[in-house]
Amino acid sequence: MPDSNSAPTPLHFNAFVMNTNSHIHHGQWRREDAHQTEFTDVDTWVNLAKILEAAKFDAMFFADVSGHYGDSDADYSVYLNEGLQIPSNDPTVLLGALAVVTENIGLATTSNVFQSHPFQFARQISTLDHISKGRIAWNIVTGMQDNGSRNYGMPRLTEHSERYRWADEYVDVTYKLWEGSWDEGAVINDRAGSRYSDPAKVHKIYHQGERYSVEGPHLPSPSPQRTPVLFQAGSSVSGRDFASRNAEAVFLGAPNPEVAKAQIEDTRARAVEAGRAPEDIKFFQGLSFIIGDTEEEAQRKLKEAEEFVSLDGYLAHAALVDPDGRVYPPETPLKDVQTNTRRGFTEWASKTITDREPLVADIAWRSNRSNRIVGTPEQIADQLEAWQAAGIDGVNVVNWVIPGSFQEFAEKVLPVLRDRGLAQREYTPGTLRQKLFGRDRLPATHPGARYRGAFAQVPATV
Ligand SMILES: Cc1cc2nc3c(=O)[nH]c(=O)nc-3n(C[C@H](O)[C@H](O)[C@H](O)COP(=O)(O)O)c2cc1C
Repeated sequence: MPDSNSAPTPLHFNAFVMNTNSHIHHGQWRREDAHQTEFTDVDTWVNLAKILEAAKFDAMFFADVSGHYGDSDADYSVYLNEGLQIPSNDPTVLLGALAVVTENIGLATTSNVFQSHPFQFARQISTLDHISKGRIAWNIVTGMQDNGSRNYGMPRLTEHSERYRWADEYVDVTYKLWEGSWDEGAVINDRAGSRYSDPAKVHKIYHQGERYSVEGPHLPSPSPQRTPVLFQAGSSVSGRDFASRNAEAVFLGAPNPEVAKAQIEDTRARAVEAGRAPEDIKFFQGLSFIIGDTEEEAQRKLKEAEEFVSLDGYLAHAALVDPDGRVYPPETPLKDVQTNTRRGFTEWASKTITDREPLVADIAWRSNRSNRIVGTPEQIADQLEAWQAAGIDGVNVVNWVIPGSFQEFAEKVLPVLRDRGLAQREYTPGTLRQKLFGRDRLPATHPGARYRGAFAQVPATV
């Protein structure tokens, strides 16, 4: 949190991506310079990782889903036509490849608490943290789609507060495995003494909870960070409460700096109540950029990008589809739409559009325009200063095309930000947590830290 008398604090920058064709800005994949169409080719990601690392981005942040959007029983062809998050490949697997072609950039994956057993997930993350030498982050999500839940044997998406209770137990199991199962110095690698690990320092965790029973010990030895850097993106009261206790970084999709400020202040106040320090959580706002050397050029590029907008894509992503799963025609009056997601849209439209009937198309354009900054690098830097003044610590840069959106941001905006002291010039050596917080491990005030030494009374010889 900068104060007016001190030198500016550099913002952090993550590249927000997904291992799919159409992630956020739907329709742009049809542009000639769009290489997200080649997302199944690992070279697309290797090439992007190298561009981002050369530009000193803090992390590559992969979103993910567990199923398709919309009603599970309805037609889902719109998602296939749009390439909208289906087909999509597993980001966690991809991080293994990216870890070996990079040295500094953080690698964040999204994993839903119902998509894998916490014992297996904790092992995968520890393995990746070893491979990457401590650069892994986990975006903890609880699921958004009925179809995703059905893919894992449930009839529908679990009820909201129950999803967060589930997440509470899930992270608890992983903290026990990452933080408590292996003491420091447990690996001795003593060739002469013929002892690889010290049995007195490796413990079973005997977790018994509502959903999981995990004996342990954790199979991997401690990785450089032990627990990966923890991201979370919920904005509801339960979401903020979960974040205030567990997250080290929160991903915001706030519509403007004022809303971001309120959300940041609320989450930080909750964190303090939970015994943590306000600066233990960093806030990243999602923003996309249209950059021109002049305002005219920026406006021209905006027009070009808008020509490729798929209204169907934005509407399908927002679940503005009829009961059969078909996207409403854009000129449909919003009042004629029947969907359980309509209420929020109607409220927004009645406040924003007062001179005519709000249409379904207005919602698609709202999604396209929200969190979008159009201008010269200097104008963009001015706006980022305003976001920083609202309390954000970093930006998740949302792309239009891969790798062009990131390349342009690196070439045009980052130099201006560096001149203003608002972007880092070099990486801090070490793990991702070291780079972001100046420490390799969770701080003592984090709930995961309470498991350090907690199982010491459980030696291997039981
Ligand atoms: C900016 C942003 C990015 C998100 N990315 C993902 C994602 O990649 N995968 C996912 O399953 N959920 C994602 N979510 C959904 C959240 O994890 C959460 O389920 C959703 O915001 C509803 O939670 P809430 O009711 O606490 O606000 C994202 C949410 C936001 C705001």
